[in-house]
Amino acid sequence: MFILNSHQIAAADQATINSNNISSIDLMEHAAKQCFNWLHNQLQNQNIKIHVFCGIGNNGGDGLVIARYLYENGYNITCYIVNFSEKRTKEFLVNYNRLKEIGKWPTIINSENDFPEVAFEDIVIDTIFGNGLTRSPEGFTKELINYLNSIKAFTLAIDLPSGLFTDTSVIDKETVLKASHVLTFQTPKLAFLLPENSDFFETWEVLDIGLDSNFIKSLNPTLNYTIKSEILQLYKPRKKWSHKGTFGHALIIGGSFGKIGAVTLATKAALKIGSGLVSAYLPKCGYPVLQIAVPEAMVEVDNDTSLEYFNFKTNATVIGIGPGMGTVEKTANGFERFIKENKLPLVIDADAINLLSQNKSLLNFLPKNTVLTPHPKELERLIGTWKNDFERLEKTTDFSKKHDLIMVIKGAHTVIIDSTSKYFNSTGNPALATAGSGDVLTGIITGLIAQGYEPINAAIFGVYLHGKTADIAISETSYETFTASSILKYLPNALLDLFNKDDNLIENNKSDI
Ligand SMILES: NC(=O)C1=CN([C@@H]2O[C@H](COP(=O)(O)OP(=O)(O)OC[C@H]3O[C@@H](n4cnc5c(N)ncnc54)[C@H](OP(=O)(O)O)[C@@H]3O)[C@@H](O)[C@H]2O)[C@@H](O)CC1
Ligand SMILES: [K+]
Repeated sequence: MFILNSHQIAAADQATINSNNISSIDLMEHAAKQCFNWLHNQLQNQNIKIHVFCGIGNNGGDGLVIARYLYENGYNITCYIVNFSEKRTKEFLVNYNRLKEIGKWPTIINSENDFPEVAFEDIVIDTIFGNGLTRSPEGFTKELINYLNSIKAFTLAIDLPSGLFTDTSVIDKETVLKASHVLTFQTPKLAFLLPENSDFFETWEVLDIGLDSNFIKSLNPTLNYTIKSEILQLYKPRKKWSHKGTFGHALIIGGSFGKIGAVTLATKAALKIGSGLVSAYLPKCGYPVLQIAVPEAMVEVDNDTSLEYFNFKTNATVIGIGPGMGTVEKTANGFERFIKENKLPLVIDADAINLLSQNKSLLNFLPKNTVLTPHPKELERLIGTWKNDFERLEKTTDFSKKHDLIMVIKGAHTVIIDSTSKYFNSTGNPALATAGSGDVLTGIITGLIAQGYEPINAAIFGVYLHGKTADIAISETSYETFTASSILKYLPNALLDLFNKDDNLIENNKSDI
């Protein structure tokens, strides 16, 4: 699913109005009605005090429509206009009049003296600013945002939490109205996917308001939020006459004394995701451990307690390197020789990334489309610091372009970046923040490339499945007791889930205008 920036959204609104012969008033009516339906469905006519705060743009227009439906359905509501400017939009004015026509005059807020009493038990609907925010809110609008934040009532933000920019960093954290839930229109917003904004909302969901999908496609958006239906298209079904050779040979290189578990987990994962053959190359001290833990794998060994020679004989399709490898000098030297000679596709993780950071000239020897899977600290060592999460994305894209690499930036919404696009993952939860989780991911991606998945698809698919294991498991385990081995345990469920038609909220909110 595409993620559009604020200009693209405005263009898509306009294109839909032009091509679908729908007026902007009707488009707003339709979008805001969906928000009302959502709320009505939750509240079922309960007598809870609702405060709708409207700005003077089209986000405020949405608020006026929602307020009208709430009045008409007998809810206990008050509607306010946050009068920060005289520049009302046409759609705002039309809906302002429609509210007056039913005898409901909104209360105008011109200063702090006009702030209403709001209680913790009440509901706040935030339609002050949406996609048209151009600068940080100031003056009494900022004060109102702070006042409402201090109450901590359930706050439903429409399109965006007011004060949150769609595509740029928030400068003053005191100017964002914190949302309990966001109903956002048509596409997820980049701002929702970045950790720096995590304080500004708890949950969000997308309402499909029927913007022109052909037009959106024609914009060639470079940002994506990958959902199940797209992942399913990446899946490669197995043919009846295939044999284990058809599914490649993954070689996992890593391990050092005390960190044999990392390479073991990665090896297991490559096998479990379906690589036809799997070999591991590790220090001698890990030999019995690996053979016992993964009898299906073949094993070759290096020096006693850490890797040094990198002289394996395995004829692999792809190599996953780094888990538990350590960065001692003899390993660093052997790694340098290996990288300079290697021609096979690579997945590089953990200490192997740290060794690249120490010796950046090696980046020039990596095969095109090598996959790197850094966590934020490893990324920083590689590309330097960043001012905010938006800049981090741009710097990573530049790095990816410069070296022809695929970057998998691990986090709450892991993002896969190549020279042209960014793919944000939609699965996973904090259960995955556990030792060995990254090693398993490395094994999964390596195992998928072994089976013939393009490296970019292997990264997108692998990250999705990895996250999905935790989403499925969490109803049976807890965040705390979920371990890296649980990822392997639930991998079959994650794969099978692709074929279940279930309740993906994002996909189910289809509209029919
Ligand atoms: N048909 C459609 O298009 C549909 C649109 N929809 C809805 O429209 C929303 C976008 O509407 P919008 O473009 O009117 O922007 P919105 O966020 O309401 O307000 C911007 C106003 O605030 C002003 N302003 C900005 N920053 C400011 C600041 N810090 N302090 C003070 N003023 C500031 C800015 O003017 P400026 O001063 O920047 O020139 C402008 O006057 C979108 O989020 C969705 O909810 C849906 O109904 C679906 C159909
Ligand atoms: K809003």
